[in-house]
Amino acid sequence: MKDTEGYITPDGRQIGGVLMEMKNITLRFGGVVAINDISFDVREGEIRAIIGPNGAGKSSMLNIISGFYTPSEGEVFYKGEKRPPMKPFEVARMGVARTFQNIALFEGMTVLDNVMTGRLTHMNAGVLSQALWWGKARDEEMENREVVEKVIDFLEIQNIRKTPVGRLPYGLKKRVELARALAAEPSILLLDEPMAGMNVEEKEDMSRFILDVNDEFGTTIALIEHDMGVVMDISDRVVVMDYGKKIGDGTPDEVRNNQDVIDAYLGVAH
Ligand SMILES: Nc1ncnc2c1ncn2[C@@H]1O[C@H](COP(=O)(O)OP(=O)(O)OP(=O)(O)O)[C@@H](O)[C@H]1O
Repeated sequence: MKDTEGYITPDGRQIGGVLMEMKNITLRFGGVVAINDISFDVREGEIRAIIGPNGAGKSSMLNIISGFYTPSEGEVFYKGEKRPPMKPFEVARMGVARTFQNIALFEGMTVLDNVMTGRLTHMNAGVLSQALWWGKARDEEMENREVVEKVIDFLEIQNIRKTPVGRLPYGLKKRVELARALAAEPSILLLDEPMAGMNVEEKEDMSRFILDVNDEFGTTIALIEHDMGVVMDISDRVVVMDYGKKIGDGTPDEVRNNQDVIDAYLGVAH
């Protein structure tokens, strides 16, 4: 498949060309090789999962995509251009939003205010322009509110919009975090173990929301997940990592039948 070509998923969705490409990525922490020469791409409109057992290097990979780590070797291409080393907020401004495994919300603030913080990367009117040019700041505020309200409706959290996040159960906090990331209107949404710590019902809800977000907004989604089962149903293509190496890459069916992947999950000795 060429970079500019897409494909049609079994459920009939059109996937586009390459949006993000990781090329020969290696990441070392002193003597530890967390990621060892891994390449893969994420295509426009795709739900792409990175899975692997504990310590496989998934979080490290997500942190490279989000700009938190700079690879020791290799390159990241985004929208066809090589991305220079950047700070996470610069990467966010380029349209990359993320959620965190250990929910990173402001517990004392309401759901609405938390979701509003997702708009920060879109706020351009500084204090001076707010003082001198009312119109621009006001238009911006209106637009931000509009996006936020749409996301809140979409994720069905209207009834808790004034509730402080600290009072919510775990599954709902995760949904608020998803709402905040979505409020940034990202080109690519990174989800860090979105189902971790959830019960079966919460996992089903989260799966449905991930699918709906992709379907409704056409958002490209890359997620990492420890548990192989939960992502297989919702992902278009899956990268499998083990001990820092890529051991599989393909559709859920291809990956499920890959002997190296089966061995890694069963803990066969290396
Ligand atoms: N900041 C760090 N300093 C040193 N070693 C690290 C650091 N972060 C990760 N590692 C090591 O790199 C390897 C990959 O870790 P990483 O957290 O990326 O794996 P993971 O697949 O996300 O694991 P988990 O499912 O347990 O979260 C591990 O051996 C880990 O100990």
